Amino acid sequence: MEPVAERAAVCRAAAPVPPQPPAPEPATPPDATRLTSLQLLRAHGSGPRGLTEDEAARRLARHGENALPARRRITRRRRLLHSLRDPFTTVLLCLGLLSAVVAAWGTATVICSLVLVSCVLRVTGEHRADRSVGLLRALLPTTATVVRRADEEGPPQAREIPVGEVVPGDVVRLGPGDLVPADVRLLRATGLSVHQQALTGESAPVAKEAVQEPGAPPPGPFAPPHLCFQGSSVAYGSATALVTATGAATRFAAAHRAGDGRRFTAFDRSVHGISWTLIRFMLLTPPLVLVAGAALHGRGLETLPFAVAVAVGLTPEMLPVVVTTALARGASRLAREHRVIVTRLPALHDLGAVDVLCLDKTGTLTQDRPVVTRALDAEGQDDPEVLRWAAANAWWTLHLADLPVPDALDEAVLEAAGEEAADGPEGVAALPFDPVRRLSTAVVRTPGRLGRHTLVVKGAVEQVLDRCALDPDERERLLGLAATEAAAGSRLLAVAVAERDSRPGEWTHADERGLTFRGLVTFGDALAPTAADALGELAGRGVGVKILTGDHPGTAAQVCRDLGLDPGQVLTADETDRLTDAELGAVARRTTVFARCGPGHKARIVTALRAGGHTVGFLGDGVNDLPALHAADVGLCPRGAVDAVRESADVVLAEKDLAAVDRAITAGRHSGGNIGTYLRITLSSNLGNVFAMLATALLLPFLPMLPAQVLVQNLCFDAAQLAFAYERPSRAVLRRPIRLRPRGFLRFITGFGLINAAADVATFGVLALTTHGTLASQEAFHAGWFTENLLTQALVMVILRGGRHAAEGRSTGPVHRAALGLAVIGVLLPLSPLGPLLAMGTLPPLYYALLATVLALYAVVLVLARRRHERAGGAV
Ligand SMILES: Nc1ncnc2c1ncn2[C@@H]1O[C@H](COP(=O)(O)OP(=O)(O)OP(=O)(O)O)[C@@H](O)[C@H]1O
Repeated sequence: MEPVAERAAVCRAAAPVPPQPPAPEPATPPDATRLTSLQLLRAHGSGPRGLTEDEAARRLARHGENALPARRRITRRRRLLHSLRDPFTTVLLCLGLLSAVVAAWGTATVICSLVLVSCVLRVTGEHRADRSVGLLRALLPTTATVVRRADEEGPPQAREIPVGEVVPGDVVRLGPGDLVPADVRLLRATGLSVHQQALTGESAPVAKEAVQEPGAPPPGPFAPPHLCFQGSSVAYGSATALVTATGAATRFAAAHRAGDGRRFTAFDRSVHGISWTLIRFMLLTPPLVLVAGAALHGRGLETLPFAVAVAVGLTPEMLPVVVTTALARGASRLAREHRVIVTRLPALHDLGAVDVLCLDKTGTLTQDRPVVTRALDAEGQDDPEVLRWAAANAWWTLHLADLPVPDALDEAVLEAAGEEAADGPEGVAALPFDPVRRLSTAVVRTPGRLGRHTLVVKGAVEQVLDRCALDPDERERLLGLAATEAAAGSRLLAVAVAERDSRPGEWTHADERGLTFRGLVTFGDALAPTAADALGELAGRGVGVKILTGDHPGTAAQVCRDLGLDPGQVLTADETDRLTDAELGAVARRTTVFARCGPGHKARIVTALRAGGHTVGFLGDGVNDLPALHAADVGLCPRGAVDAVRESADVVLAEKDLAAVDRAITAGRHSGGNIGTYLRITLSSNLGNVFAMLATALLLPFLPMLPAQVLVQNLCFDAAQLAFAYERPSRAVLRRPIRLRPRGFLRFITGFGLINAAADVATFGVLALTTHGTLASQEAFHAGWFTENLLTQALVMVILRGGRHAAEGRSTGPVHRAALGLAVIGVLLPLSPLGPLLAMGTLPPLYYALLATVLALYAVVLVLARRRHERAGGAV
């Protein structure tokens, strides 16, 4: 790759451009939409030869760093405001306010403290997690190619610099897959299309062109065809452009604030579903308690603090903290142990939920080091001339279209052609490779024929044949020849030529017709060494793999067979085009290989799979993978992917290695499993307590627990639950995708909540037996119930932690230790000096003996219910 890339750089740097004296920078930004290119260059104190390094340094000091949208930091204040907008926090604050209105100052203070502690823990946790994601992202520097000069007299040199150092007035070069580093005005462009999805929501690439003297701009801030904006990326083509605005001055920064563009992920979907059901419960609880208290015991508003405390008892206040901690720990372990970088924390949870993984073929299943194996003519006979035409196309599309580096197939062609590539006919125009058209075209001077030009077209067989003058039988024969070569697993390029009169105007796609088919170049690409094992591992973990490739169906199917993956019936993109979205969803579910996919097809297939209820991961590295990467629940790419892909990916792997994907999925299940277990255990015991408190509030002539006691108990629960963020889940959890399905989840918490409530009610019986209805006995009752609540909670944590397979893991983990702590507090707090302060009395020894029996029974029922739940296929 090196020599060709270098030659290309030299070729660009040596382009003769008249010197331009720099003008001072303007005080107000010049109008990039209306000024002519020359006026705009002058207004920015720049020229086509770019800025000098000194001037660029001065401008950097003046304008500051050019931070990319995804890398802009969220301030602590913003984060705090965001955490206050969390639905649980809002409900808690409302309950606190309600308590303050009825002058229940104790309850109000405890609620506010709870909110404060959870917000502070959350903000600190998120800030720390974000900082470490930021540090990890810094390992993935994004660069831009700028044209600068060492001094006024020096020649312009194209060089890569970190995107953050780009300044207004810089001249930048753009190629496929590049991020548009700032807001720019195009000075020159060849076949340029950009993805503007982050700016406009439009998923199809938008064509852009250089306009020297623009007229009235079309409506919409991102519509002018001669302007490109930070936040977009190059889909195809190339350009040279002038930077008009950087950092906070870009249109994207003006239109969006950092963090606003977050996707609604699988994780958000499940947590939102559960949260809103709980919130409904919480809002229902206080009026229920009040009405029941009034109807049965003639109580008035004095019951309100208790009612509020019961509602608070339902809240998983530590949810955001447990989520952030579990995810941050998982992400840092992945980075440390496997050099996998998670750039958006919730993506780790989504990774654990992935049940379909879509992959491209090249570089994932194969090594992406294609080597030319043959060049054959239309009869299937070896013909070196075909390779020479392919090399002329590769050489001139690379040089005339300002492409920074050749793609792997072009590189292999140039490698095989050797010196002949540079010594071939002189090029006059080029239309670079476009993954949608799957073609590239170069126009060269016809050797030995003055005034004649030859169009050299190479690309996918079907696309090239469509542009050849052929009768249908001959076309079928040639397709058959290509299919035979592809069936051996070879990648293919078809080559066709046409001679035309030379002419001054531009060459366009419309010229690619009436061609003469010259032959095929075939390539071998060795299988990736870890792919076969990793495919087996993924299948064993319940992840269905789908191959979405732009390649020939025969090539893709053979590669799958070589790796032991049954390709089944291969579906081509043309066939998917004839299906409705619903039909595609059904077909996609049972199809393994999709061939001849363009960027839009890949995205459509991913979307159809998601609409069918799957959580979809997509692994890709090319600019043609970008729309699919956006469409997936989790986008993965290797570190060597083009900048635009790397900037959008949620997970960046050290290598494009399926084994690394498998490890990342395991880490996702680890974190997701802990979050799920936390939610199931916390909510089932909280719900159980609420059921029991409601029932006893109706039965007893006094409150079963005082508000302060409920809140202290809640605090103890919350502290113990933090252990789930640090737990190592059982191996069973890692064997299948982790998904919190709201319906199954609610069934779990209601079922286990009722068992918990039954244990509570049994304890009331014990308490009624051992205490005798006096005020002292009320205090004993409170103490007894407090002890029982904490002990049942500890039991639930241990028994439901990892289900039947927990025994495979360690017997004493953080959850066991936290449960032990909870049990000790449950027994000792009422007996300590804090007991009387919280209005808890002493209990007779008989109570403890009977409580032990209730707890033993509770444990047996829990184990039986857990087994039943597991047999029914539920997660624990
Ligand atoms: N530089 C090129 N010039 C002309 N045609 C090309 C070039 N590169 C690829 N093609 C053609 O386009 C087809 C699709 O290639 P492309 O690289 O877009 O596939 P892809 O989706 O990236 O493949 P994969 O999924 O295997 O990574 C190839 O089969 C080939 O025929």
